[in-house]
Amino acid sequence: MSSMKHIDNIPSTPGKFKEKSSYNRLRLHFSIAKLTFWSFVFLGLIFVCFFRSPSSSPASSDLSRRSLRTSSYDGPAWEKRIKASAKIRSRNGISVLVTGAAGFVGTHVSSALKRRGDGVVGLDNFNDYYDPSLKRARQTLLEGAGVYIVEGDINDVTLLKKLFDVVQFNHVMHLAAQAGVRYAMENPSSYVHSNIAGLVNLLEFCKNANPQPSIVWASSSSVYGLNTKVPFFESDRTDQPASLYAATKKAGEEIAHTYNHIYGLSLTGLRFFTVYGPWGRPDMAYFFFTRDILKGKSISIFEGANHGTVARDFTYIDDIVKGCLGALDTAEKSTGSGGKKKGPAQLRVFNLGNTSPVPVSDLVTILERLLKVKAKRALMKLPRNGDVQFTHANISFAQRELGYKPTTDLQTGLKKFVRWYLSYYVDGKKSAQ
Ligand SMILES: O=C(O)[C@H]1O[C@H](OP(=O)(O)OP(=O)(O)OC[C@H]2O[C@@H](n3ccc(=O)[nH]c3=O)[C@H](O)[C@@H]2O)[C@H](O)[C@@H](O)[C@H]1O
Repeated sequence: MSSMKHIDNIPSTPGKFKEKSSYNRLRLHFSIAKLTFWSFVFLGLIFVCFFRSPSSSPASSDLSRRSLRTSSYDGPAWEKRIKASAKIRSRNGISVLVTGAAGFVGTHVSSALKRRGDGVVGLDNFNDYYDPSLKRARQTLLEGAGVYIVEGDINDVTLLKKLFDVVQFNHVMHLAAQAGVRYAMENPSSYVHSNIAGLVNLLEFCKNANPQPSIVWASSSSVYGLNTKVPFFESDRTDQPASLYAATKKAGEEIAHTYNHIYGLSLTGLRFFTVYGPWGRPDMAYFFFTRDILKGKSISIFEGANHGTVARDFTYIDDIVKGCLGALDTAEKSTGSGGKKKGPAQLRVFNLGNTSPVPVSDLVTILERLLKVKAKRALMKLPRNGDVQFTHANISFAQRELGYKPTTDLQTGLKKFVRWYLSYYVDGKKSAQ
């Protein structure tokens, strides 16, 4: 009650202070002193938040937790490792910067490029969206193959500059992204940070490079969103995304158009369809179904309205890798330099799917057979958090232009995945989180 009175006594406009008594003047001085004090406190807080630790706002504190913001660049030893990793060993080899190299697709693409004699340098921020120890294990695998992964973020322009100062990459395979359709509701800013800001930062850097590299990057089947007409053709509408993840990938395609149009960057987007396989992502259904079936935990299998089938055009990692390499090999040079366009440049987008959708319940049946364990199935209505009911790629364009021809069916691919899973987690005694 008394504090209410106090609030009521404060004049509503500053002008009214002038007509008040000396007591009020004293109060005014006191208020100004207080105001000055709190302003300093406030400014101090702003300084701490924005200048010393840019990630301490609630939205981005999660980002800083999830990514290692210290870059590993430093000195001649660092440069030597990069140069060794970037060394081209075949006659027509290319030099490629692979972003997201410690990720699932990034690891496989990097090792395939290295195997055929290309120069490869990886870049990854090793965030903890999923178990970072799996990313470290992939890093060890790549190190054994002669691929060095620089630890840093695609938003770090100083790091990009240092990398391009050491190696004149003629290609960038941009796979660093915030993946996962359902997680987008939990941590939307991470999608903006990686898939929008990160992409723009990378393209800004590439457009200014001299020579500009050609860029191949990961889009997603999710851009087809709520489309019901199947199979999906590249020319189908992509303006009804069902998740923020899909929306950021769709935005990426539009951003790619802009950088191609204004700066002459050669850009190829690849719409991956639910990629699976050894060294895969633990946040994906086939992966955590395997873990939970082995643990005897029940798994939720989504179904559409009226018990409608939910299906995916699951695509095996080796097929995806061939598509990625085909895209790099057919990528034309960018036409600009130093931020100036000199002529039209290549702009492409391809579906990389398997052309053979499989119901999620069939995926579980295959896993049961391979694991020799019966799953505890719980049927659940498809949640409204980004999942779409059906995906199915038409791949004739990729077939014609990239020579892309998937050869692994789900049964064969899952067999390879399960063999890897058992050796990594069970024989290797790693804990599956
Ligand atoms: O193609 C893509 O561009 C995307 O592929 C992947 O997304 P999705 O196709 O949704 O894969 P994933 O989550 O493994 O669910 C597989 C199926 O299991 C169903 N599903 C899922 C979870 C569950 O508990 N139960 C279930 O039935 C679910 O409804 C779905 O039908 C990548 O994660 C994404 O990053 C992006 O790359």
